[in-house]
Amino acid sequence: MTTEPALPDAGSLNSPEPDPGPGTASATQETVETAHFRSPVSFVRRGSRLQGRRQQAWDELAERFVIDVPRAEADTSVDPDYVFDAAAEFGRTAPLVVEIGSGLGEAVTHAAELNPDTNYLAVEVYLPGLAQTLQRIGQKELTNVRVVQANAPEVLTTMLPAGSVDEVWVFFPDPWHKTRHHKRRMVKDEFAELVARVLVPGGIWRLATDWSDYAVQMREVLDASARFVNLHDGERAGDDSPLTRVNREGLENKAPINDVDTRGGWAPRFEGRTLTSFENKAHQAGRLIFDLTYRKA
Ligand SMILES: C[S@@+](CC[C@H](N)C(=O)[O-])C[C@H]1O[C@@H](n2cnc3c(N)ncnc32)[C@H](O)[C@@H]1O
Repeated sequence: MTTEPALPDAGSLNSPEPDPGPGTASATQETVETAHFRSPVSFVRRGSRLQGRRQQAWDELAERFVIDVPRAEADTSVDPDYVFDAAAEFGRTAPLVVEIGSGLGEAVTHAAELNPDTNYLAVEVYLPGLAQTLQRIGQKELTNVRVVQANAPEVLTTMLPAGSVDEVWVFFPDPWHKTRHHKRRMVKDEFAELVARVLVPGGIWRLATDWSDYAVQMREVLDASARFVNLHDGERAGDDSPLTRVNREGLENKAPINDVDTRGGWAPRFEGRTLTSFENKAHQAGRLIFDLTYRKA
């Protein structure tokens, strides 16, 4: 694609599913694993050049809204000595919501507009997504959003002070479908520890995915963690479970099986999340959305 889309969509994130199925091009993909957080997470090195309105938004708004972090070894890494000072960056003290993998900034800017008394930090490695977020910040004339181009685990390990975040959001993280790539998924035991580190006592972690096996992985990781309590434990089980529906109806290109999800634990759709491009794309493909909401114990 040589021109910028008039309206952002999931496709403009270049590669919404980093490990495409057989027969699709993957030669240009390069995963990045930082020494700082080598095993738990890697991400696809997506395009980083800006054009047109995104470049313009960057030029006009980056100085005010982009957190200029000192780097360690890569351009998405964070110097471990750097600590984010929310009060100084926002010029006020307010509840802080951190969205990890904010993509085009749809969810974070929508929420920021509706909740001017809350501070929002968007964490994303994909530069054009951050530029698009800046565009939205400018269009909506928001003052309560900051963005940072950084590898999320590093942000959670050292950049954010412990106990400083009221909510963490992880919406539609890269699914890494292939079994041998599951280790690259963001939501896993080590990552849960990092989220617990930054949350205030009683802080909330909201997650959503449109892939049932990743949803099950999220539920397993968080239910097994002593740091989190499922706010919807046992809810939406059996016939009411989206997992039961995926199994029975053979969604996600699976063969139908009569496997009932007796455990449940799925949250209602988070009302504070606007319909993002990724969620919309999932609907169009006939996939179901799994929401999970946990409180730090
Ligand atoms: C599938 S997209 C979803 C975007 C957005 N949450 C939404 O719902 O539209 C996943 C996003 O996570 C970002 N991401 C992946 N790994 C990351 C990491 N280690 N640190 C920060 N962002 C990451 C990707 O660049 C991508 O924009």
